[in-house]
Amino acid sequence: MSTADFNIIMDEAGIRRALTRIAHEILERNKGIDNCVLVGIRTRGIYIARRIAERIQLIENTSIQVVELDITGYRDDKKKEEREMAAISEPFPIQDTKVILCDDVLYTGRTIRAAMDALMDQGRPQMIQLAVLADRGHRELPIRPDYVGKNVPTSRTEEIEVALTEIDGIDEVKIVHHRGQQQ
Ligand SMILES: O=P(O)(O)OC[C@H]1O[C@H](OP(=O)(O)OP(=O)(O)O)[C@H](O)[C@@H]1O
Ligand SMILES: O=c1cc[nH]c(=O)[nH]1
Repeated sequence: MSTADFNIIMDEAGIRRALTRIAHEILERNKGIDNCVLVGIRTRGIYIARRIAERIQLIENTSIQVVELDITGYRDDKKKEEREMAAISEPFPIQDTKVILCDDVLYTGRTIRAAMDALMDQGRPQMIQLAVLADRGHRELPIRPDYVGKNVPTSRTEEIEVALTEIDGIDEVKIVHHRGQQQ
């Protein structure tokens, strides 16, 4: 039998501060947001991208396009011939655009790899950057984020659960410890 307990590692204020910092870092790194598009990965990456866009609007008084990307049918655990097209919510001129991928958790890196593959099937972005709310380590691919809300050292038996008000009714990040699991 296995049991689980958890610790809250980011609360509403912690998430707010981290996303505000990331918005500033994006503006600084890119010297503004010319030719930049935020691409939020479904599910919670979409809300991370929207929140970063709101902050950029407040800081810079400029709007940045937010695009939603659903790569559930495109993951590398599916056979190539079974892969579905990744769904992009709206077209954008990918050629010569700086794409800033946004997600809630970065773990093995396979979701991000699928997102990059999906985007590069559509064109050749000038650059792809990556923003995540929590990086829990355990990468299986050579992928590293450019903007990180919080680095969270974890064991494989732990899990990071991100809750966002828009869909979960609360803002918090939890580390869930699964006891009695083999790893
Ligand atoms: O680096 P990886 O090992 O790919 O893991 C990270 C992904 O896992 C979670 O998505 P999940 O597949 O649970 O879907 P969800 O966003 O709809 O919850 C999370 O939102 C990231 O997208
Ligand atoms: O711990 C994890 C791993 C992948 N995706 C999550 O949301 N949490």
